[in-house]
Amino acid sequence: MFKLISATPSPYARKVRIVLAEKGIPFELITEVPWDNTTKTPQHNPLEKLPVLILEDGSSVYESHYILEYIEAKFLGKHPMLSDDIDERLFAKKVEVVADGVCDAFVLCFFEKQRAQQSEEWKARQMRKVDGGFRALAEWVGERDYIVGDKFGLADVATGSVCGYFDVRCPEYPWRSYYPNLAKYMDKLNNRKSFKDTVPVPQKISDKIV
Ligand SMILES: N[C@@H](CCC(=O)N[C@@H](CS(=O)(=O)O)C(=O)NCC(=O)O)C(=O)O
Repeated sequence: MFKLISATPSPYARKVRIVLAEKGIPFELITEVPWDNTTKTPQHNPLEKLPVLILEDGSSVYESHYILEYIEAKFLGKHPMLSDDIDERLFAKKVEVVADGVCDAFVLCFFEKQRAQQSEEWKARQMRKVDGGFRALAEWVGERDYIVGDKFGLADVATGSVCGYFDVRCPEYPWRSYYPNLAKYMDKLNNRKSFKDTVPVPQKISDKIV
């Protein structure tokens, strides 16, 4: 059986958890705090990051967008997350780039706020990326139920993960009031079992990180 190293707040790991659930692929969830020295990620990923998908032979797949590409390739036909149309497939991956990028920018800003001497310029730069990313996602969602091909897929997994992440990790960021269409879209996604079963939860980091 696959094992997935995950963390309770991780929007990247949540994408993988959602897709494995949607495809009905069983796996053992290993929940960690990747920032603490207790983490097992270095044993499976030279970049020491989660999510990590550990295969039955003990080898590992890491970087969430690559894990999803791996799963899609190996479990072809099992509730595909990508369209048969090449342009729709490529667009879905572009949406994932922006959704992941919003998370990346937020994480950089989050740790900057842990520093004694914080750079206002650096924080402003990262929040511009968050603002721009949410704007793009809201435009792509429009008034649709699903972003690509009117069918639940990768773009919805990625967009839903970043929106759910901000709901929990940055509830003060007003994306829902900025983009009521995105809020409506997210409320519908939240009714899916794969979303209900993977709602992010904050974690306590024990080690000194910055
Ligand atoms: N681009 C990576 C990002 C993964 C990532 O940053 N994971 C964090 C945890 S979380 O932000 O997803 O909760 C991590 O392992 N950080 C530890 C480290 O960077 O040393 C992906 O998509 O998988």
